Amino acid sequence: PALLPDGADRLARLSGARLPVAGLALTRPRVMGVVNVTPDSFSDGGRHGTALAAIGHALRLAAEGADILDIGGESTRPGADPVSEQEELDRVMPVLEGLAAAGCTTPVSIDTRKAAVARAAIAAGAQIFNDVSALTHDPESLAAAPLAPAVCLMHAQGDPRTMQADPRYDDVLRDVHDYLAGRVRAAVAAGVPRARLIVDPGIGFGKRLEHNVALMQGLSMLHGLGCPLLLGVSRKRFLGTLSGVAVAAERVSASVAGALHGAAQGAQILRVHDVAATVQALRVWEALNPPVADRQT
Ligand SMILES: Nc1nc2ncc(COP(=O)(O)OP(=O)(O)O)nc2c(=O)[nH]1
Repeated sequence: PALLPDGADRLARLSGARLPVAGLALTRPRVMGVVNVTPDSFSDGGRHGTALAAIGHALRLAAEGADILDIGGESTRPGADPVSEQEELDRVMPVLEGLAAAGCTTPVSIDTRKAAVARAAIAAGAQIFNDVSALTHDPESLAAAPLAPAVCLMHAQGDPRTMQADPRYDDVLRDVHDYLAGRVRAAVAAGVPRARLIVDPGIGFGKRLEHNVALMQGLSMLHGLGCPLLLGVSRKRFLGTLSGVAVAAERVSASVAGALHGAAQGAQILRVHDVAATVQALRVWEALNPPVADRQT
């Protein structure tokens, strides 16, 4: 794949690229807080299963410094069973409406594979259509995508129910890059301005340990796609394997380590469960790694 000159991530940051999401400048890593309104999410399923609990959790994450709140009503963990459209709407819409009623101004992302859920969420103010299937799961998603201020296209190999059975790649970094390049083309052809697109390697979505490690090590290559990069490693299984921490919710330090690695590779958005810990770590990281334009020469 055509790579930008070395230091592409710095160019991305130098450009002062902005998300159309409330004009969030991308000269520093932005934190996307995870709000799962599900009974079965892999690390916090049921913790915030009711609208009231999820709204409270979202407000807490915003207070801890989340730049974006990612609201999800369907677990996409390996082996997860699909959720009906109505059930997903019943889970997420009260949370979106409750946040608006609470006067929450933190931009909201809707984590869904369904066009109808995305449309309803966007109508209720969601600013990112975060689709782990990169607009492939629902035939209506390409038509809905132009309605979103921003769209995140994530790579996954297979469906959540079966994706971990036997993931295979010729060259995982190149394969993911080329897949995302194709999905960017498809989204642009469907009428989504390229400036509204975000890309994501989909850590843990149809990947073995070695695939996740290779993607993390080569992450900055994905800047060659010319879109902001979103990275979601928080609490995931590969971090548990590398750190030896079996319980997902206890992988906070491992998740922060993964987030800082992502920041060092120029990832512009970090999707995390543990916002306070990540924000604290990023404050130090940013102080030690000011954007190139600010560096004293
Ligand atoms: N863009 C993006 N979206 C995502 N949505 C869900 C999960 C899985 O994490 P979580 O939501 O905590 O688990 P579950 O899918 O079980 O709810 N990971 C990503 C990711 O890596 N990138």
